This record gives sequence, C-alpha cells and structure tokens, in this order.
Amino acid sequence: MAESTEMDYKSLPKIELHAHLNGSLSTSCLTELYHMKYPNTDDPPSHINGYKILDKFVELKDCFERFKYAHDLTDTPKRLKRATEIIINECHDDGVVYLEIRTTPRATEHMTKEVYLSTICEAIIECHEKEPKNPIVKLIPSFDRSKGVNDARDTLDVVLKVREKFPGMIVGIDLSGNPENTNFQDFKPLLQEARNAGLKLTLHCAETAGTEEENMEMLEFGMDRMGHGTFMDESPDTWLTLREKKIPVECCITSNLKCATVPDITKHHIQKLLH
Ligand SMILES: CNc1ncnc2c1ncn2[C@@H]1O[C@H](COP(=O)(O)O)[C@@H](O)[C@H]1O
Repeated sequence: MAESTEMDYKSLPKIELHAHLNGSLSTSCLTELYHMKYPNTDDPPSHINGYKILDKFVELKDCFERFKYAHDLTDTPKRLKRATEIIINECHDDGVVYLEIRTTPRATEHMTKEVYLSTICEAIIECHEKEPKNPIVKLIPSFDRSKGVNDARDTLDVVLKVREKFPGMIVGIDLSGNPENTNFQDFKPLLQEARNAGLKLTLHCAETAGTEEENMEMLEFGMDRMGHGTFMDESPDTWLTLREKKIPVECCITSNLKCATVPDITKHHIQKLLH
C-alpha cells in the first residue's frame, strides 16, 4: 500500500507575528474565562462562541464590537494571565516556535496599564519556565487609534517603564484600533519617540477604502511591518511604494486556528498579495 504523503501541517514549525491578545482567545479559552468570572452560572451565552463571523461580510466597525466580550473577561490580572498562558499553550500545540503577542494596555477597575503589561510579561516568563519547549514569546504593546493620542502618550510612558523591568521582552509598538475619525498625523510624534527609543513599528494601514493620502504618509514615515494593508492597491503610487520599500505585510488570518476570524475580505487580500 502506498505510504500517505499527507503533510502534518500542525507540527511544521511556524512563526506567529500578528496575534492581538484579546483577538486570539479560542472558544474554549473564552468559556473558561467566563466561568472564572461568572462562577455558578450556566454555559456562556451564545455570543461567547469565539469570534466566529457569522455574516458573509461584516463592516470594519463590527469587528471592533466583537472585542468587547473578550475585554470583559480579561479585566483582572488573574484572568489576563490565564488568557496569556492559554494563547501560548495553544500556539505551541499548533507548532508555533516564535510568537509575538500584541495588546493594548488597558487600565480597568482591577489594574493599571502597568499591571496589565507586567502581568503578561510575568505569564510569558512563567510559561517558558514551566515548559521550555513553548514558543519564544515577545510582546508588542498597541496604541489604539480610537482612544486618542493622550491615551497613547500614557501607554508609551508605561511601555518604556515596563521594558526596563523585563529586558528583551518588548520588541515594538503596534498602531491599531478603529481608524475611523482619527488622524495618523496625531500619532507621528509618539511613534517617532518609540522608534528613537529602539522599538520597531508595525502600523495597521489602509484598513478602509479611500485613505490613499494617509497610506502614503504612513509609508513615507516608515514602518518595519504593515498590519493588513487591505486597500493598499487602490492607488498605484502607494502600492508601488509598498513594494519598493519591501515592507512585510501581516495578514491577520487568525492567530489561532481555533478562532474563526477569517472574513472574506482577508481572503481577498491574500489573493491580491500573492499575485
Ligand atoms: C481589522 N482588524 C483590526 N484592525 C485594527 N485593530 C485591530 C484589529 N483587530 C484587533 N485590533 C485591535 O486589537 C484589540 C483587541 O486586542 P487587544 O485588546 O489589543 O489585546 C482591538 O480592540 C483593536 O484595538
């Protein structure tokens, strides 16, 4: 009988470079966190069924709504730590050998932004101590555009402080969040400051149609990697500049195959990049 030539894709070593922490929680992880937060309750309501995008096509703003229930469940150091551990373990099971987790430091009723970031760093270290075969994990704090520039200012101060406590852990800054009604210009000085401090930059860009001017401004400002770049090919100039500058584009298919965050638009985007 002929030997099976089927490839074991799971065990192939992989790198995962675009994992938003609160966007990478599998359904079983969300369920566990739900029971930690709401003990003695029935199973979570059906909306905790992962990030499954049930509609054929969702608008960008709908995606951001979906993070609210993850944010509700990762609002204490204990649950945030558990969420981090689960992501790392699930990535390990998926054959990931190098993982960059990105996340927006969030102050909640139960923790400051500094505690938020430190908790994740501690979880990363503990995971490695418990299981040295776990992936190498680095952290990329995010500026959420929708929260404005003052929030990002505050975040950068915290990031630089936490970086001192956990040397080698924080490798860059991500610009993400809903770009609607925000202006890239406002974030430039802070991003430059981060760059001067030795942090790499990954910027979500061209997330919606009709932002050619801003896309070019971002390309001219420069970045080490681009998040999504979904509508980048709308103008030949920006498309060419992207290619000339050889900026790697991160396609957010899903950080974890257990989450179903693959909207049609991402598939379309991948096809464009491949051609
Ligand atoms: C089209 N896709 C996207 N575009 C832009 N930003 C996105 C995103 N998907 C996720 N985020 C950003 O990541 C946060 C959730 O993870 P963290 O709380 O940071 O761990 C979202 O609230 C959003 O700010």
